Amino acid sequence: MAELINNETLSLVLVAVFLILLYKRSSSTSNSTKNSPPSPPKLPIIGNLHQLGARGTPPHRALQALSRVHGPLMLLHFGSVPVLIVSSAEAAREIMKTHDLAFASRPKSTAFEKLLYNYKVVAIALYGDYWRQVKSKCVLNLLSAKKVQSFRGVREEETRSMINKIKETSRRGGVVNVRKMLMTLTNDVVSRAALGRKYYDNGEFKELSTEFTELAGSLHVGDLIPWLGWLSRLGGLDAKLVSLAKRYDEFLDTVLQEHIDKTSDISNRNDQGLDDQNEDNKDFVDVLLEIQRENLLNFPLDRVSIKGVGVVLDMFLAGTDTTSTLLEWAMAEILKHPRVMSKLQKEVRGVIKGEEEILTEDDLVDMHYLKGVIKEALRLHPPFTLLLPKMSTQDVKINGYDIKTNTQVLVNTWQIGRDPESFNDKPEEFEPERFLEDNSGLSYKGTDFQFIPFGAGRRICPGIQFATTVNEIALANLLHKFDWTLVGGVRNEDLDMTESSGLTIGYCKKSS
Ligand code: HEM
Repeated sequence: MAELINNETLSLVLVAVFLILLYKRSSSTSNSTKNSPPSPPKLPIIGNLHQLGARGTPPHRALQALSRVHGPLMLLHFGSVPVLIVSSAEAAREIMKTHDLAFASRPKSTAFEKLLYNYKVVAIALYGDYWRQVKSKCVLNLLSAKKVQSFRGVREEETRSMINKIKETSRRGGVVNVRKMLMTLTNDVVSRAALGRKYYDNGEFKELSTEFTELAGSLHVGDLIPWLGWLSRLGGLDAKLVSLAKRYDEFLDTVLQEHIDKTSDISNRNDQGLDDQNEDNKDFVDVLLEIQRENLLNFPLDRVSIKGVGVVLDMFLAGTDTTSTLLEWAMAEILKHPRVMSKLQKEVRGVIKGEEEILTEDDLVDMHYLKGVIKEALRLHPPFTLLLPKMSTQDVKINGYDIKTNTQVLVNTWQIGRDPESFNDKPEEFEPERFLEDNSGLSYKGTDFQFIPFGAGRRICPGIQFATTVNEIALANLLHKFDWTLVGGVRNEDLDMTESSGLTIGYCKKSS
């Protein structure tokens, strides 16, 4: 018995000594740079991960609480990875303007590496020649004002189709699930622009996208604590990533092959003088195949890059969830604020249309309140609350603090958009008027650091115009055609606006 106690005691002592040593080691690492930004105390091995959303608090809210204690530039550790948290407009300007080049890269992630063609996708590509060239092609050829304009017919058709489906549900006395309806709209618009036709209704595609979103967001322990990487292999995450990447790639190969066949068919017909493919009918994959044929980059644009840039990126990462999430938030705020609903309806219903007609993009040009509603929704509910993570590629000094190479950076744009210093007229309130009055000069261009829902600097979102056009036409028509109410006896003022709550919103048909 005495021997047993001795052994147990000895084990406990050894574990305690091990933890103390780890703690000392990790504390000393954090102090190894004299002028590091302030840091909350961290735990051995996991660093500050435990402070990132205990009891269901989303990370941007947990980080806001920490920044109130430690300031607008604070250094956390996710496992062993140093992460700089940026929580004010001034600090964001330092990162994305003054030192933009030093922070223009992205951190590596095992899930993205395996699922997104080894960083070939623009949004996660490491800073360098590949990213520079492909992004500039995206900006000039896929998402330019002219190209976005060429998809006007697609936007109007898909909006009409959404409105007709709602009318149909209305006739049957049903309830509309706003989230599903907006997801379908944005998927169909982006799918037609990127791939030339709708794929979302195809069961396989839907299944792949759901699995993709789940796995892309999964935590690969080895990214944060390298010596525990084997846990993801043991838990089967690595195998799931590889299998999904393979199935996804097969699907995209079929899409690509369809385009290659279509192109050779068209060039055969051209040779016979039969027809030509109209510039405006070209989807993203067509344009990328053209760039490949004409060798317009300093390196060969291979099949993998076309699949990555033209398809995966625009479809899932950047274009669909962001746009539908924003529209869903806008609808929720409109429902919560009947004053805003009737003011917006007054504006959009100023344009008289027949029962079967929808508002077109020409009708929206002077709808300033509509634009204010969308900006206000983006201020309070930016779909990427922490932007996309950045990575420093050199040592930098910011506000007297030393930031080391390979530090990740998260910019809390959600918190910055609610700063009373910038939006002193009740920053937590949904007041679209602020964008017509005091804050009327704020644009999406990333030059006003108090309002950066699309990011700023070299990594700014190139899809701003694409997203804005979809947001405007969808919202204008939803409010033009229908009066909306909540189902289940929920009162407007009681609508729960905490993130990640589901929204099933009922409506009643416009009484005209
Ligand atoms: C409301 C809708 C959208 C929002 C709020 C949004 C927001 C953002 C944000 C915050 C970033 C990261 C910026 C940074 O790191 O500083 C980003 C990147 C990006 N977005 Fe968007 N986005 C939207 C829609 C779209 C659409 C429709 C497309 C294309 C069809 C698109 C394409 C991209 C691309 C390619 C990047 C990566 C840029 C890079 O890493 O260089 N986005 N977006």
